[in-house]
Amino acid sequence: MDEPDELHIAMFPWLAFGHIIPYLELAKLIAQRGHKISFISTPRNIQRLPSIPPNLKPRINLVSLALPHVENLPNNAEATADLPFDKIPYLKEAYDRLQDSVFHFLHSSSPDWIIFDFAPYWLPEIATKLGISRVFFSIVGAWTLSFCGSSYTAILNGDDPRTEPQHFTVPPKWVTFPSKVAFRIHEAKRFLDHIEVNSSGVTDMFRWGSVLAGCDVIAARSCLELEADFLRLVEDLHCKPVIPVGLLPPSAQFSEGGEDEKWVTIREWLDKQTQESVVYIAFGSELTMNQNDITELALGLELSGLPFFWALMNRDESVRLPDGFEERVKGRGVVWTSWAPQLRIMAHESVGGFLTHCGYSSVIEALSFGLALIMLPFAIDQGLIARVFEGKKVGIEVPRDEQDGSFTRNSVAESLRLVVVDKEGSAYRENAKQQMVTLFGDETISDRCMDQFVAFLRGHKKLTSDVSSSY
Ligand SMILES: O=c1ccn([C@@H]2O[C@H](COP(=O)(O)OP(=O)(O)O[C@H]3O[C@H](CO)[C@@H](O)[C@H](O)[C@H]3O)[C@@H](O)[C@H]2O)c(=O)[nH]1
Repeated sequence: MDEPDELHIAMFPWLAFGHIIPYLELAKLIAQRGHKISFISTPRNIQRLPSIPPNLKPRINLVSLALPHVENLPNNAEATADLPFDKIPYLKEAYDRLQDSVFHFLHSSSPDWIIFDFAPYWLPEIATKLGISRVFFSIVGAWTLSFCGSSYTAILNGDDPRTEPQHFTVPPKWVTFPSKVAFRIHEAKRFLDHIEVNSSGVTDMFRWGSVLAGCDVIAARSCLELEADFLRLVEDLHCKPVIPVGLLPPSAQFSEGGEDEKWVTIREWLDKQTQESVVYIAFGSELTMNQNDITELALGLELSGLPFFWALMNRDESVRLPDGFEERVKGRGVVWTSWAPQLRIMAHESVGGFLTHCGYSSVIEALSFGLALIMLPFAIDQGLIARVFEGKKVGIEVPRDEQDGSFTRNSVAESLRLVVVDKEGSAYRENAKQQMVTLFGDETISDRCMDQFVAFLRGHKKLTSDVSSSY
């Protein structure tokens, strides 16, 4: 049967830039292959999107749906970065109220496919009603996916992880699959917040479970070179095709505008530092650290003696840097308290290591520049990501107490020095550069993944019962 050349694909990411940015990268790669995208988000997020290359603009239609008002959600808050962590459930409530607008848009525009995120548990049903084929695009790796759906099933079956958090392994204990990827006890305890019903009325686990069950195909931000075994496992666990679409590193050139004042200030400071000497520290767009963590981290940076650039978007006003810290590190370290141009900083030749919370985007970005990692995971999937990349020997985790997750200034300083300057740590630096070549060295992996994904979308359009294994 002949397929028309051009597909129309709607995309609907969760309202977090850690999601919106990889979704937009995926949109660009699909558009580059001649297909039309309707990229759905809210007005303020659409305004804040990284720029789209002029040749792709005609193929990417930005669909702006006004975010319904929800009590307790601050005005103008349209993304997780606009909110403290504890207010995010209100954003989910508002997002769920987009249901009618999304239905009307899909009904009137009749795309061939809808690509959705973990949050809209109600969307698979709408798409089915409208006869639109469904992709769940996971911005996290397959190791996290193999945990999410199955732990949700376990909870439904009455397995209470609160009593046995050490059983939160990946994959769960009843699946025979050799793996060292597991939550630490303190992480499992923290993860349990996601199985509590929040003010949005459902749990995050329910959201993940619903979209995994309600899609025709799972697209994962991943590639066989990174985790072929976990990709196959997810396919087995969910009994549906799993297609790796590549790692989708954003391009620094298009993501962060021109020579703005902010970047010039940062660049001038970086230009004065020695090659590969600076530690870049950033903890993504959502994390709010407590006083103890900030204190130990700051004093650890001070003790390390290394030059550093710390992007500290700590939105809790009551949390302070230690007395006299900024004075003592003046000249050697910068504390930057607003959104930092992360890609440009990472790309600078004076940066020699990255202290990260292990958000998946940040880790992918760092490896695309060959930066070794000092890993300090806090929540959600971050511990799993740290275990996977420690396994690949591109850096180390800062040691934490297994039960309460605390860490010390000394462990921060020692980890930093080992990964960034010590002779014994040179293998981490070399391995990180090697991973850069393996995963990002040429276009082959990304092109292969995208060609296979787009071929799948073309071949299975409106044939939702006919999907079978992708590899
Ligand atoms: O000052 C900043 C801070 C962040 N970023 C960018 O923001 C993104 C942050 O994404 P990520 O590293 O994934 O962190 P989070 O925002 O914390 O992401 C959430 O989503 C991730 C999936 O991408 C999960 O792995 C994390 O656990 C979850 O917290 C990256 O592209 C960064 O380049 C900046 O450009 N400037």
